[in-house]
Order: sequence, then C-alpha cells, then structure tokens
Amino acid sequence: MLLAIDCGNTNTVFSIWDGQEFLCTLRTSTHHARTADAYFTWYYTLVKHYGIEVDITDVIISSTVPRVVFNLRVFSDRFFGCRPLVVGKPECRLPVEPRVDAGTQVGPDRLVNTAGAFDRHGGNLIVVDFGTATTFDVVAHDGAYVGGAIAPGVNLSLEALHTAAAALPHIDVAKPDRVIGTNTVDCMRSGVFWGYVGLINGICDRIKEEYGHPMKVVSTGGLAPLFQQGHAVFDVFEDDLTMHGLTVIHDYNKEG
Ligand SMILES: Nc1ncnc2c1ncn2[C@@H]1O[C@H](COP(=O)(O)OP(=O)(O)O)[C@@H](O)[C@H]1O
Ligand SMILES: CC(C)(COP(=O)(O)O)[C@@H](O)C(=O)NCCC(=O)O
Ligand SMILES: [K+]
Repeated sequence: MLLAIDCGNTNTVFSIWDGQEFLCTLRTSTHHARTADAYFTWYYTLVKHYGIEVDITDVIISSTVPRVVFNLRVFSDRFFGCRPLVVGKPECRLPVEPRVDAGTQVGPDRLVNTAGAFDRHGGNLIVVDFGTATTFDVVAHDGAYVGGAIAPGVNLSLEALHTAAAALPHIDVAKPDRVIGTNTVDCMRSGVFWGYVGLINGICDRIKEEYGHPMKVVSTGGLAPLFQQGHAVFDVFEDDLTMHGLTVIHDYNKEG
C-alpha cells in the first residue's frame, strides 16, 4: 500500500492508497518541528481508530515547505522501512517535464496537480487549487506544466484585512446574501467573496485568451465549491486531485 503525503503551508494530509481506492485521509496542521515519532503517534492512533488494516510498503511526499521533508523521511524509514519518493527531487521522475524559465523551482503541489489533472482530463487545462495561496496551473496539450499564476489565498486575504486594520474583525469566508453589505462583517464578506470570484474568472479568462486554445478549468481545495456558488468558471471540482496526482507519479516511477 502507498502512503501519499501532501504537505501544504497550512495543512498536511496523509492518504492511504490500496491500489484501487483511498482507504482513509488524515489531516494535521503543518509544523516543521514535528518529529518522526510525533507523526507516527498521530497516524497510528487514527488508523487504529478507523480500524483499517494497513500495510504500507511505499511512501510519496509532496511538500511546499522544504523543512518538513527531513522528519517525514525519517518517519518513512523508521516506521515503514522505505525510502520515500519526494516530488521535485532529481530521483523522482515526472511523466512530463515542466517548461518554465531555467532555474525556476515550481511548487511540487503544482507539479502533482498537473500530473493528476492530465491523467484524468488530458491536456489544455487550468488547475485552480485553493490552499494557503490560490494557484492557477496551466497544463499544456502534452501534459507539461507550463506556468500559471499565484494569488493570495482566501484565508490569507481575510487575515491580512484583520491584521492590518484595527476595526476589522477576524471572520470566515462565506457567500454574503447581498453585494452591498450593511454592516462591517457583510462588507468584508462581500469584498472577499465577490472580489475572489472576479479574480478567479478574470485570471482564467485571460489565461484562455493568451493560451489561444479551448481549455477546461479543474478546481480543487475545500473552498472551490463555495466559489462555484458565485458562478466561478470551473468545469469540474475534484477534491482528491492532489492525492490522485501523487498516485500517478508514484506509478510512473515504479513502472520505470
Ligand atoms: N472546506 C473549507 N472551508 C473553509 N475553509 C477551508 C476549507 N478547506 C480549507 N480551508 C482553509 O483554507 C486554508 C488553506 O487550506 P489548505 O487547503 O489545507 O492549504 P495548504 O494546502 O496550503 O496547506 C486553511 O486556512 C483552511 O482552514
Ligand atoms: C504557491 C505555493 C506557495 C502554494 O502552496 P500551498 O498554498 O499549497 O501551501 C507553492 O506552490 C510554492 O511554494 N510554489 C513555489 C513557486 C512556484 O510554484 O512557482
Ligand atoms: K495551492
């Protein structure tokens, strides 16, 4: 069985893949100081709690936080006796190499999303991933990552308002009933929600125009369904896109 680990700047997600389906998905906050033993204690407790029969033979890691990789490597080696594949490292091959400026370090999450989306939908795609940052990844006709856009994440934008302005409270993102807010919270909700719908549609439209070929928009990340309510341009939403991409890259490396 494969343990797929997706470590973002906010949350770290573990999923167990038995070759057919994901048996479970576990989520914890990302902390660079978490030790291998601490990962295992958390992981083992939840796997026992769910009563899943698990036999991990392989581990693959994608991390947008370089510092956490060391402890995840120790975790993999100590508890499963295996050397993990780490996306973005030279020993982890990609089905199609990215085409970007020389020397650019593409976020591994974006490479993984590209592989997952190409496997399911073929080329000519925009992948929109709502995480700490919101990323737009352009997948070419042959499955190569060829660039995109990085925007401040939704929660980051709300946090920034609260941090920088003394009178603005900490709030969660939600779709407001009206665009014209009549109190502070509704005004903030309107600005962030409709502002973000405009950002998504504006960037996707401009990417399509510049790309010059019809493209499908694939969205992922917990907040995507919320923006769909504001008529964001997504063609599909796939909650497990990053995890699927990790299985695709793992299979590709095993086959070779
Ligand atoms: N379904 C959801 N509803 C509301 N907020 C969410 C949802 N899913 C994720 N978030 C929030 O979005 C932010 C980014 O989450 P996440 O996707 O875990 O980011 P990353 O991959 O960068 O770690 C976090 O602040 C998280 O709490
Ligand atoms: C843009 C990101 C911060 C998104 O990370 P996340 O929101 O998943 O934590 C990450 O993909 C990253 O660090 N990228 C490196 C720069 C690039 O992709 O061009
Ligand atoms: K992201």
